[in-house]
Amino acid sequence: MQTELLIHANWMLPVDSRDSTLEHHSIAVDRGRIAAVLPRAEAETQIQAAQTVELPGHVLIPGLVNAHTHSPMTLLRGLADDLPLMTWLHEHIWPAEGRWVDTEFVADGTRLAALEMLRGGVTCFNDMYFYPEVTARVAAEAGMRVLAGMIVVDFPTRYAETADEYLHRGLELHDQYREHTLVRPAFAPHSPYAVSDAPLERVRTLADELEVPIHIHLHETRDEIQQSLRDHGQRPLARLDRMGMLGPQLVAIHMTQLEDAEIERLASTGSHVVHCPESNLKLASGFCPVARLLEAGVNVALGTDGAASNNDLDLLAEMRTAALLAKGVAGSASAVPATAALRMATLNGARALGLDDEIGSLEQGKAADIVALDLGSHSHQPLYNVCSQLVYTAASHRVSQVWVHGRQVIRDSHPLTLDEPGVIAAARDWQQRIRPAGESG
Ligand SMILES: CSC[C@H]1O[C@@H](n2cnc3c(O)ncnc32)[C@H](O)[C@@H]1O
Ligand SMILES: [Zn+2]
Repeated sequence: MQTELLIHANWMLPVDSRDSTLEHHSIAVDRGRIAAVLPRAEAETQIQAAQTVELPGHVLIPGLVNAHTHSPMTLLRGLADDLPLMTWLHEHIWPAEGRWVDTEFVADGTRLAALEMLRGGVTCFNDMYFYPEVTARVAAEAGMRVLAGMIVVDFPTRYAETADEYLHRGLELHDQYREHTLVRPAFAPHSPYAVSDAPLERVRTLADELEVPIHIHLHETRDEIQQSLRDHGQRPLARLDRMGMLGPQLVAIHMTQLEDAEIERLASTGSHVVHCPESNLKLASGFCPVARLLEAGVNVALGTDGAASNNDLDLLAEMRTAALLAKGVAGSASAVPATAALRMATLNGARALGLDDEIGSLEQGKAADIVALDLGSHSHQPLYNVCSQLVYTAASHRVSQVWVHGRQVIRDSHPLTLDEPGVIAAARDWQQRIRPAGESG
């Protein structure tokens, strides 16, 4: 077989049905797709490749899927820390966004986010922010896969005035990207507390028609539940259920407040949950009952949330936090083992975003979104269990090579599609504008 690329590595975690760890295997890549996964000895006799990459001491994993973020918010990283959600949003973040967010902010912030995510092995992200057409363009230029959120909120911003205008702009984005390899549109109404019934119902109808996911913050805090009971006489999930929004298209972000019947309802409708443990911890929002959700059969993916509440976009670190936190929350050391955490950060993310036929595992026919991490250093010795090393020990600076749809975007830990010094300079420039040096927070 002739292929464009052949990658040899010591280990591979393909995220298959058996949670296998493959030793001395190779991946053949052709026209953006995985042409074969096979033992190295067979690859050497069967594959003629235009390019061969040798990765001794490395593990290959599927590209990580950040299933919830606000990529341009990298430019607000550290602007307001150690606050609860509503104080953080109302007194700091929304005023800053009102003043600074424009197309240039979104372009520079998305570039900074793409750099951080690619360097950390994230190849696909699900985004919710103003000017999603800019995020889509910049992500595609960086060679990243993105679900660009067609956002809706009740309040006017520079981006759009009314719910109709938000939807109109979103639908233009949908038309622009309907055939793109790397960009997919998704609806992204902010939350049940920031979007009223009529636009939510419109989103539900359009999402059915266009067959795209609905990505929404949901049950993030106890206050959100109390406010919904006061304003609507229902918990937010029940309100969405009344509007027919539960189902395989629903991607519910956070879900820290859940009753048993709600877990059952999420499972029976095939709704997805995205767990953002570090953001939930930092804002003291609550604990998502991940082990109970998984046990009930709910698909649970992982997200970082934005860099203003996390304060990074490091999905490897998020995997570790998710695995550790789940044990504390469930009171069981066997809750969310390393294999489950890796699955949440890859295949479960792909499934939540409707991309599991395309990405999320290293299998023949899927897109070649592949990440290599170097496990040769002192901190990875001795190496009894590769998945354990990846989840409990590895840090993002161990990511050495990244391919997205067969295109190499990180080589020997250096970005190939982004001008790193330029991206950093732009971020420093924004800092000077937003809070000049010498001014305190
Ligand atoms: C409509 S664009 C997205 C909007 O969401 C805000 N945001 C960022 N993180 C969170 C969070 O954890 N909960 C609720 N809202 C969040 C962001 O600042 C944008 O305004
Ligand atoms: Zn969020």
